[in-house]
Amino acid sequence: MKHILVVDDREENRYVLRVLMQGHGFTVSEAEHGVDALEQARTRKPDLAVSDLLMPTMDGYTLLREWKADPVLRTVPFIVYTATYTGPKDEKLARDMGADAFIIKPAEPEELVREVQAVLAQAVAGRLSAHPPQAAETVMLKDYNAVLVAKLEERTAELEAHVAELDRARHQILRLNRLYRALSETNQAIIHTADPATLYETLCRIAVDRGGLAMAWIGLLDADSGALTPVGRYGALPPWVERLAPLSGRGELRIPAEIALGEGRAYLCNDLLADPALAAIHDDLRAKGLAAAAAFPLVADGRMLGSMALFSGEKGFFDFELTELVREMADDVAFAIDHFGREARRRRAEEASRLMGRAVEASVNGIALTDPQQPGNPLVYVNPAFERITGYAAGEVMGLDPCFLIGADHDQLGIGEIEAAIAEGTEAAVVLRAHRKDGSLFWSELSVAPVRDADGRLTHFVCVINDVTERKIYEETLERQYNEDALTGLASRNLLRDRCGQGLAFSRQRQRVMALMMIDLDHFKRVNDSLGHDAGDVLLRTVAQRITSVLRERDTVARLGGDEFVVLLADLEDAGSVPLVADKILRVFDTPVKVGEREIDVTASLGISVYPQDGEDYDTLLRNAETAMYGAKQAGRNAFRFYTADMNAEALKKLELEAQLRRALARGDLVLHYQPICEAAGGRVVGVEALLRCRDDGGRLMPPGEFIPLAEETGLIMVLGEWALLTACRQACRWQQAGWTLRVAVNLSTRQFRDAQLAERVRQCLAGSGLPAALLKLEITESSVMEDAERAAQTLAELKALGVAISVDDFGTGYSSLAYLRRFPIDQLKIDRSFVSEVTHHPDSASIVRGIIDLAHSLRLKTVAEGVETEEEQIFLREAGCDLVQGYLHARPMEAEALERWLATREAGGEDGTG
Ligand SMILES: Nc1nc2c(ncn2[C@@H]2O[C@@H]3COP(=O)(O)O[C@H]4[C@@H](O)[C@H](n5cnc6c(=O)[nH]c(N)nc65)O[C@@H]4COP(=O)(O)O[C@H]3[C@H]2O)c(=O)[nH]1
Repeated sequence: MKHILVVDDREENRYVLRVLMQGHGFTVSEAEHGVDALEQARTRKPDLAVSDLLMPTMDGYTLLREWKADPVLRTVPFIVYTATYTGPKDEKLARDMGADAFIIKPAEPEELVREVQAVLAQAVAGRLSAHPPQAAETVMLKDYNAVLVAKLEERTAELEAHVAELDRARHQILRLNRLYRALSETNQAIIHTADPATLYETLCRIAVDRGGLAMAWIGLLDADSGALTPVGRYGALPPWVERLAPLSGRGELRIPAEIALGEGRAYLCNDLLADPALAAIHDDLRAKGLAAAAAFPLVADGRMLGSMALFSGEKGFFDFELTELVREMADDVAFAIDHFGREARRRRAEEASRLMGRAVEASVNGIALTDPQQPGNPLVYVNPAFERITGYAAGEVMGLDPCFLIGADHDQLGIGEIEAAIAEGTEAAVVLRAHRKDGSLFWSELSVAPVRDADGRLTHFVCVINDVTERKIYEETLERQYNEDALTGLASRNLLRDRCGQGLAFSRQRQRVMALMMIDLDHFKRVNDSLGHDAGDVLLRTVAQRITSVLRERDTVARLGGDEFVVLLADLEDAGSVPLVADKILRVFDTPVKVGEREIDVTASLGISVYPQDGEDYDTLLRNAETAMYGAKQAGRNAFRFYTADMNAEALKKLELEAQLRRALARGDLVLHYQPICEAAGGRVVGVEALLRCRDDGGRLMPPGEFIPLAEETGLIMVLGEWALLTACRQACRWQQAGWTLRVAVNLSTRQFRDAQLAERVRQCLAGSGLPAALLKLEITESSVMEDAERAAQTLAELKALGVAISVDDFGTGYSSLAYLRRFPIDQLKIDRSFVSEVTHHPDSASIVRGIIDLAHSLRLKTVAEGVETEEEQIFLREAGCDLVQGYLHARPMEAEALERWLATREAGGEDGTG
């Protein structure tokens, strides 16, 4: 049995070879190195040596050299089996030194066995070289040394690398230890620090001081703005840590913390200067010596709270284990932040509940809690305001059903609503009459709302009461103001409209009749103007009382403003009784109204419209009642009229005429015609009368009789009259300048004559036109003058003072008080055309005309006869002593230019062209 010596410093290698060789029928002995091998071989010579090369004490090359130099052993074959020296040079050296085979580890077992058997076979056959070639001895030694040196260097490098590895490992352990300590201190700090700001700073300090990091900072995310706000920082802080908030939240992610937050996962970089994503902060990182970083989003319950970033001055600092540790640290920090959030929320909730309690105590509203689980839903809490409002102390009302405040006053609208809310556990708000402890009534605005526990179970009702008595009084006042006419206490326009609406609905349903009466006081304005507003008010109040007194309770009497009253008679069977009521109303004016010391005669005009025939709605009925009222006025006042469709047509016509007048006024389509006034004896033209014409839309000249009465009624006459006055003055002035001295007579309407500013307006016209006052004559009708003689005297005096002449027009048609006539500063009486046209064939008229002329002369007044159409009339007038005449006999009224031509012709043909 062949014996093999296996030489290898590694036991496992020896074991593998031994098992293999024994398995193939060899005996095996083992040596750990060359010295051991030589010793064993010299003691017991083996048949073959299989040796490693790299071994302690004596390596394989040395062993080989000794082996082949040994006279006994040199014939024993030697196989080199190496894992270290495997290059061709190594093999060549081994073979030069006498190795019989060179096998590289690990070889396939069969190959190894085959090689062993081959070498043994060659040895048996004596084909192995017994000696190494001597000539190559020195070269071989040189090569051997070179291989050894190379191996040594390699080995040294390996060892150095190994040492460095060990060093790194030690360093790593140091870092890990530090970070473990930091983590433990972090947890301690989290447990023991109550103030979040201090904690965040402490955590950063621990990470840097204990964890061996260069910088650490924590930023919290503002949920609203999305900005990252630094709350803790420590170490070599770059400027962007503090500038962060405004930079963050939007746009590019420029720093590790933002990247971690933005991407929702850890950011890890062991060479920050190599990360192009951080290019913007590379300078800062370099300046602060920050080389590696780990940043983590701080997350709790899936909510992103902020970010924590840790920086190291060492590149490659964050290996797997360290990263896991700092991640744990970040988790702890997130926990702490979340905890603080919860704690803050808990404290806020506590504070809110405390505040709520204080607010309830301090509320100006009365607040009470009731317990619906107990029978009667008794009061279990009332606040001080409740005590103040009701006058009851808390102790007196605890346990009572809050209904005690209502007392016996159960018949109130809101009570049902409150009871329903309590029964159903819902909310309600009503205004109720309630009673204080002293029995006094107050209006309580009461709102009731259910209070439920976390499980939705009804536990209490909260009742808020508010004393709204003052507001209620104010509302009532407002309502009264809305519904009531302040002066008379009658219904207002609003209330009338409401009542009429109700009346109409009722009448429609039950086929009943309804009447609306409009009452307008005749000449009320004069009372107001002459006696003052106070007197006017007394008059209106008295009239209101009198009308109300003759009507039934359910009729509505309203004042629409001014002197307009409206009576609403609702629910009538038919219109048969309406005239009776109208008459009753007119009769209340039979007795004069006493205003102070004076007794004033008042009359009224009353217009009636009836539902359904005169209108189906309030506005139509009111309009038609008004039309009927105007009808009554025109019919001579102090009367009533039912509305008729004709009235409406009349009213429409008037409206159209009024519109036309206004249009003509705007267009400048007013014209003055002038009619000469001549001396009765001799026919000399001494003046003209200005007579107004208006061109209608079709270009026709309307005579004043068509539009003056309406202009008078609507007040338009003021404008027309003023225009006529100024135009006539200007024209007379031009004639004067042209050599015709003509006194121009201008008509003044009743309304103009009543105007307190009349004298001033006349003065302005004279001044504006440059006409001497002596060339202006104002014609005022007899009825205007006598309407209010006192006032007339004053107005006439003012006009006279200006230097104008005054003529009383239409004289003889009305009733003139001679006493007044004597006192009035007038210049002439104008004898109305109706008498003149009859003088030649009506003895009465002739007598009247003579009488007027005599009267005038006795008062030193001149007379003018108008409407003189015939020579006979003129002769009569001349003989009767009439001073001036005017009529178609001389000329019709004509435009200014025509008059000028007329004058020129007349001058050319002699003064008295008419004879
Ligand atoms: N049948 C007949 N009629 C004659 C004769 N001579 C003159 N008349 C007419 O008699 C009216 C005289 O004017 P009045 O009495 O002041 O009556 C005037 C006057 O009261 C009023 N009126 C005219 N212009 C104005 C004005 O500017 N202001 C005001 N307030 N009223 C004016 O209109 C009334 C009617 O004026 P007119 O239609 O121009 O009618 C004029 C005139 O054309 C005649 O021989 N025979």
